[in-house]
Parts: sequence; C-alpha cells; structure tokens
Amino acid sequence: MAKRRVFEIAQERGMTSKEVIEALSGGGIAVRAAQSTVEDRHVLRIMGPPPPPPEPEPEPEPTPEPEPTPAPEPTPEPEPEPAAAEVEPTPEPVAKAPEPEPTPEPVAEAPKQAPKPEPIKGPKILSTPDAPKAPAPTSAPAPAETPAPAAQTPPPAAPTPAPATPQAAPPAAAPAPTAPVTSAPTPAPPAAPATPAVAASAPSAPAAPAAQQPAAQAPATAQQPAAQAPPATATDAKGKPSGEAPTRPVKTPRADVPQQPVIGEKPAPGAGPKILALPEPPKKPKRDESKNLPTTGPGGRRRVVIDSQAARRGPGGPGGPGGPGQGPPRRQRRGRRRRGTYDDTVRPLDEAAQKQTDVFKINSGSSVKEVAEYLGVAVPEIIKKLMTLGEMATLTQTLSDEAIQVIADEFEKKIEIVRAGDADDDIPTFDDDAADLEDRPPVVTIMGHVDHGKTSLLDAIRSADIVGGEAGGITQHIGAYQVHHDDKVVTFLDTPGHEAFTAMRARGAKVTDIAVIVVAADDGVKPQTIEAIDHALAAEVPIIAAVNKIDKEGADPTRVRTEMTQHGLQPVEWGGEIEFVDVSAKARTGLEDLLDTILLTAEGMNEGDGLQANADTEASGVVVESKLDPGRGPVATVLLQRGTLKVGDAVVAGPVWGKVRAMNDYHGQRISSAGPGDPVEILGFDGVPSAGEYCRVVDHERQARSLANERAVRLKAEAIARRSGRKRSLDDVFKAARTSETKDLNLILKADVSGSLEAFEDEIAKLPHEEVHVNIILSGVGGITESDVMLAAASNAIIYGFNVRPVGDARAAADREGVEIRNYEVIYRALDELRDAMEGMLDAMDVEETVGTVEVRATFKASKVGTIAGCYVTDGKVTRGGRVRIIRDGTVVHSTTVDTLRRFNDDVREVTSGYECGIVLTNYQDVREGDELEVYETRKVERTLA
Ligand SMILES: Nc1nc2c(ncn2[C@@H]2O[C@H](COP(=O)(O)OP(=O)(O)OP(=O)(O)O)[C@@H](O)[C@H]2O)c(=O)[nH]1
Repeated sequence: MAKRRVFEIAQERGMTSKEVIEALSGGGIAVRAAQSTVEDRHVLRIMGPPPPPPEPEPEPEPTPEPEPTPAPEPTPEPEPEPAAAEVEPTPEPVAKAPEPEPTPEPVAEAPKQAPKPEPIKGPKILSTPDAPKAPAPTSAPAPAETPAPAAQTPPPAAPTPAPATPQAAPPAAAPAPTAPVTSAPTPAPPAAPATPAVAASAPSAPAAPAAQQPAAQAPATAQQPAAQAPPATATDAKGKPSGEAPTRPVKTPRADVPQQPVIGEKPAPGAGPKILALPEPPKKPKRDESKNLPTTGPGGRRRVVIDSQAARRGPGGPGGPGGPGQGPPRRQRRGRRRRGTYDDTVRPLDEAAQKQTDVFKINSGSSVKEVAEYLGVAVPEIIKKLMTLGEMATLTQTLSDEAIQVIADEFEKKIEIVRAGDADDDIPTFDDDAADLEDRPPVVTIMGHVDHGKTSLLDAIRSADIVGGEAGGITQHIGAYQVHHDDKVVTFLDTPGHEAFTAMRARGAKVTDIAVIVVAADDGVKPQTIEAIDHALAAEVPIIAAVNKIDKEGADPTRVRTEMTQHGLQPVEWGGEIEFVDVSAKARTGLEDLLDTILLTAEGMNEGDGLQANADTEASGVVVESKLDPGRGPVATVLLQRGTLKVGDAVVAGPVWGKVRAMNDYHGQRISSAGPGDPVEILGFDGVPSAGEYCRVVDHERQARSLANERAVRLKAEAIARRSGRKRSLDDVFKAARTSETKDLNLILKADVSGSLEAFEDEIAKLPHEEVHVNIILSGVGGITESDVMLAAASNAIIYGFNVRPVGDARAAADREGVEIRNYEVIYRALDELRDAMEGMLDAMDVEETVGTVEVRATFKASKVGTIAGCYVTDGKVTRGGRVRIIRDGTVVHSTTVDTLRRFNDDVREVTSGYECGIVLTNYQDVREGDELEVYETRKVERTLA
C-alpha cells in the first residue's frame, strides 16, 4: 500500500500538517508528526479523496507542446450548433478561458499571465499582448487538446477579431486579470468545446479590441469557423499555428463584409464558435438606396437644427411642421421654390389646345414662352426641340418667324404667324346692318411714268372742282383731297406715283379703291407705266387708263391703247375691261369724262357693297400722310373709312396714340367732325404715325395709350425677330415648295437693258414647273428702287438684278423688309441657279459681299498711269487689288480691280470710310466724276436646301 507523509497529504489537500494529524487521529489513526507516514487507503477512508489539484501554479512549466493530442472532448465541440446553443450562457466563455493556455508557444511569456487570465477572464488580456503564449500551462492537459480545435475555429475568428460578441467579450475581459486559478478548474470540463475559441482568443492581445467590436462581425466568423475548424486543428495540433495565432495582429474586419476565416490565422480574441448567434451585421445599403437615405433615417445622419424661433411660431405656421423657417424644411422649400419657378413660367399643358387641330395664330416676334403657350406645349419641350435644331434659346428669347414655324412643324401644329402690320390682324371686319350703311366716296390713286402729267392732272381736277373750290377756297396739301361731281364726291390721294401706293399696301392697308394710270399720248407706255400696272394688278384694284396730253402734237391715243393692250389692259371699246379716257391736264379737257368714269366704276363696286360704310359709329381709317410740324407737333392725315371722327376722341395708330386736339379738312379749315371717305388732318398724336397705319378711335385715352404701348412692344419684338431670322430667300422658297406649302416663286426682275429681261423671261419659261411656278410680277430696266423693294415685300417676291444695283434707300429698305436681292452679271448664271435650286442640287456658290463704296469726285489724267480717280470712301473700305464695279446711274458699266491706291503721294494697302484717296483702275480709263465704285469680295458658301 502506498504511504505518504503527513505534510505531503496536507500539502495535497491544502491543509496544515496539524490539521491532517487531527483528522487522522479522529479516524483512529494515530500520527505524531508531519514526518510520519500514513497509508493512502487510511487517508482516503478518513479524509476522502483529495481535492483536485490547483493547475495554476504550474504556470512556470512552459511546456510548449503540451500533449495537445489528448484533445478528446474538444473534438466534439466543433459542431457549431451545439456551440450556438450555448452561446448565451456567458459562463462558457469563462470555462473556455482556461483552455486558452493550451497554445504552446506562448509559453515563453506566459509565465506571468498564464495564471490569471485564461481561466475565467481571458479578455482582460487587453493588457497582455503576448499573453496568448503564456497559457500553455502544463496543468491544463485537457485544455491542451481543446486548444487544438480552438485553433481552428479561431482561425475564422481571427480575421474578425471583433467578433467578440458583447456578451462573450465582457465576461472574458472583466475577470481575466484577477481570475484565480481556483475557478478555472471547475468550468473547464464543460467548457471544453468552447474553450478552444476562447483559448485562442484569450491570449491574443487583440482580444481587447475585439471585445469592443460590434457584434456585427461575430456571426460570420462564428459559423464558418466551425466548418473549417477541423483542418485548422490539424495544423494547430502540431503546435505551430498556435504559436503564431496569438501574436498575429488581428485585422479589424469590415463590418460590411462577411469575414472568411483565414486558414492558419489565429482566432480573434474572444471570438469563439459560440458567437454563432451574434446579430447580423447591418447590410451595406445599395447605391441607390444610400442615395435616398434620409439624413434622419436609421443609420443615416440625423440633422438636428435648433430653431430658436420655433417656439414663437405655432405649428402649421412658418417654422411649424413642414412649414418654412426650419433648417431642413428650408432646403426642401428651396426645392419646391425651384419647381414653383417652373410652374410659374411653364403654363400647365392645355390639353384642349393640344387637341385642337385648328390653325394657331402666333404673333411674329413671340418669345419661347409665348410660343409654348400658343401651342399648348411645355416650355422645356420647346427649348429641347430648339437645342436639337442647334439653337440655344432662353425662356424670354424672341424667336424668328422661321424658328416658330419649324417648332410648330415639329409639334405638328398648324400655325399662322401674324404681324403687327397685318391688315387681317389689325383691321377688324365689321358686320354692320345694311340699314346703317351709306355710300362713301371712292378713293383714287393716280400713277404713271415720270412727266406723263400726274401732278398736272391732279391739279386740273382739283381746280376744276367748282363746288369744292367755292366752298373751301384754296386747296391745301394734306395728302388727299376731294372733288365734287354730279352730287357725288371723289377722294384723290394727293401723292402721285405707285411708291406711296405700294408702301401702304406693303403695310397691309388697302386704301385705294380705284387706280388711274396716266400715260402720255405722245410718249406711250414706259417702264414706270408698266410698274404702275403691275402694282395695280397686284393690289387687285380696278384700273382706269387716262391718256394724257392729247392736246399735244404727235399725241397718239390709239398707240397708247395698243401698247396697254400688250401689257394686259385691253380697252372696253376693244372688247376689254379697261376704261380709257382721253384727257389733257393742260387744256383741262376730258376731266369730266374721267370723273364720270371714276364714279361709274365706283358704282359698279358699290353693287357689291364695296364702297359703303357705317358713319354712325367709332371712326377708323388709314394714315395716308404724316409729318412732324415744327409749330404743331405730329400731324397726320387720316383717310376715314368708317364712322365719324370728332375732336376730343381718343385715337391710336399703331405704336402712337393721342387725343384729337384739332382737325382740318383739305382746305385747311377747322372742322369738328368728319365721316367715311373724308381725308382729315389730325393734331394731337404723341408721335408721328407711319403712312399706311390703321387708325381708330377707342373709348378713352388710357386704352389708347395701352394699345399703343402694346403695339410698340410687339413691333420691337418683330424687329428683333426679323433681325434674328433670315430673309425670304431662294432657299426658303424651295424649302417651302418641298413641304408643299408654297409652289410659287415671285420674282421682280431689274436689268440694265431690256434685252436681258426678255432673254431671262424666255429662259424661265423653259424651266420645268412641276416643282415651282415662277411668277414674274415686275420686270423693268434700271436700278433697283425702294418701290421695287416694297413691291417685293408686299408680294413675297425676290428681286433679281442683272447688272443693276439698289439705288437710293432701296438697300436699306430691303434689309428692313427682309427682301432678298440677288445680283447677277449674266442671266445664265441666274438661270443655272434657279434650275439647280428647282432640281434640289444647289452647290456651293460664290457669295458676294460688298466691302466698300467709293464715290468718284474728280478725275485727272496722268500721262503714265492714265485716268486717276479722285475718290472719297463713303462706306466700308477700298483695298489695293480689290475687285470693283463702276456704277453709273444705278447701272454697272464695268468690272475691274483697283490697280493703284494712294493717299496723297503714298501707296497704301487700304483706305477706309471717311477718307479721300486716288485710285487707278486696272485697264479702265473711262471712269467719270459721279461714278460710284462698288468694292466687293466673293467667297464660296455651301448651300443646302434641306
Ligand atoms: N401739253 C401738255 N403738257 C402737259 C400735260 N400734262 C402735263 N403736261 C406737262 O408735262 C410736264 C410734266 O407734268 P407733271 O404733271 O409734272 O408730270 P408728273 O407725271 O407729275 O411728273 P413727275 O411728278 O416728275 O412724275 C409738265 O411740264 C406739264 O406742264 C398736258 O395735258 N398737255
């Protein structure tokens, strides 16, 4: 039987020798001293089995590779499930704590730490970075085994040291330091399974941080480890892994990425399989979600705004819930305001308007916003459309007519662009009761070639007006006058010539009822006679031919009739429809016949109610002449067409308005009222209205002013639109033809010689007309006049000039009215272009640009250089070598280049406007004083019709 000395027994049982002796004595075994021996069986019988040995002490034994093998129990733990189940029981951790030691390596440092930590409070390891190694106490054989598995399991944890669930962490951490050996023993056994994890983690310094890590990461680790544990174990079992594990720095796992256990990596402190049950980490929001994450939402940043004024505002008021005045809401409000801006500017879609298929009338010069409103389309849509068409436009930008048309086409809306001067838009049509209508005097315009006697005829008629003369005395020139004949009255426009006539017509005013074309019997039909005919025909007014100067020798009225017939005006006596009256302004013969014919024609018109008007209503008419009188201010002669005008009436004429301060008739007599057909001179306008402007009486001055301002704004917008838009060009015509909008091309031809005109007309007749029908509404010899431009404007025509140029204000008028003038030197060039255009094959063309105008003020002869032109540059510049045309009386007489250009005695490269210079032309000596030199350049321009 084995014996042991008393002191050994005492030591084994943690008692004093004396206590052991007493105990044994009590049991019947007498023992005297500590050195005495006693048989174990007696000791067991009397004192029972000895208490389990206190493992701690052994710390010193750095037994590195403890026989981990024994890891019998541990193996079972691997199963994650079970672990999970135990997770909660915080105690486990403690139990496991002790195991940690198993990791052999630590041994080195372990000594000190081993005792305290591992057991229960592993976590405290915080302070012991190396602690992990300490664990390897010999005493913990069991743990040794466990560690192995733990080693594996931990691996997973390793990556996520954090895993340490809140629950696990605390326990581990707290006790660690103090953890007396005592406690360790007991728990150990059961903890076995979990131990591994703890064991591994406990030692590792990182444990500490882990403890604080959000549980989030734990889960992942917890689970996976289990699966991989086995393999890991193997390695660890060898000891190596365990050695590193603890020391290896623990990576802080990303909360969002589930941590994959890394083989060979040591388990994170506190990260044990138990952690399996840890809560799921918050998912990383998807990109779009995160975008929309409210700042106040869970996980999002909460914006706290302290509104010191909130208390003063009640809920619902500003600053109240959702009301303006608060921080966050303010931001929203800004957003709303922005939307509000759109709402303000973008008219809500007018569905009714969108469905409407009628033609929309849109004012020329309308802005983007206005066009959107007219069409019932959202502004952004319009702007977007313009952008696709290459035009960047703002809300208030004025659009050209072309742009408006294009937009309308894009949105498949039928539109009609209305201009301020359009008669249809401005001059209302009245539906007066037939009983209220009275005959009014016909309005007559006298036109004809220069010096054929227009003025003489007007004077003769006026002076022959016995009745009128007696009644009113001397006739004043106010732009129109009346004559009485056979108890009837005829109103004559006092401005002869077709220029004024066409100017008014171009503005949409139809003033003239009858056109009298004067042709001198001794001269016959001349260019301006033909022009007058063209203008009258274009205006579709009845024509009466007055064959004048029949008193003159050589007068041949029949020849005149013949020539007029050739121009489409066939005399009634020859079976035609035109009344011819032979007159002599000088001899004052035939005047009565002329008046009779006029009244007869008027009667014929009256049969269709053409010359009747309601006199008993507000007055309206057309301005036929106006001026700014130094003493009287703006003075306008208005030819009343309807109603009765009285002094004191508020009137508006386009962009000007006024109150009739005084009225004069054509005798210069003050009158207080005037009726239909009467020409009256009106004083009281705030500005000078243009001839051709529609004038009408309105209720009061305020309304007159408002209407005038409205018109002024509109005219200004139209002017901008006209500038921004293109002229009606050849391209436009063919483009329109392609869309079947326009099939007619109206041309006005002007040439230096009539032969060119005839040749051109003949050639045009040969062109194919399937696509476009060419109408020559006027062709004549001579420079392009303002009258031609006005006719073109009124007829939507293009002017073709052959070796002729605009004279006077024609060019300015063309710019103003948007009329295209095309210049050619040979008709074939024009024909080619026309043909190409008609075939849709316009190639790049030479575009000519006038760069300067020079006036020849004197000429000198020099023996060596020939004729030197002493010049003055009136516009632009002239350059040496530049191409020039010599224009004499509106006709191009030669084309050449500038050979020599001098300022005083110096040769210069160029001379600009406002300076004099000497010019010698290349191979041209016939330059004369009064000639005009047109300096020009040409450049290639691609043309497209699409
Ligand atoms: N013999 C004769 N001479 C006339 C007659 N009518 C006009 N004349 C003369 O013809 C010339 C031109 O007459 P105007 O009345 O100035 O002719 P117009 O057409 O008004 O001329 P412009 O204003 O320059 O366009 C004047 O010298 C007149 O005296 C006429 O019936 N018989």
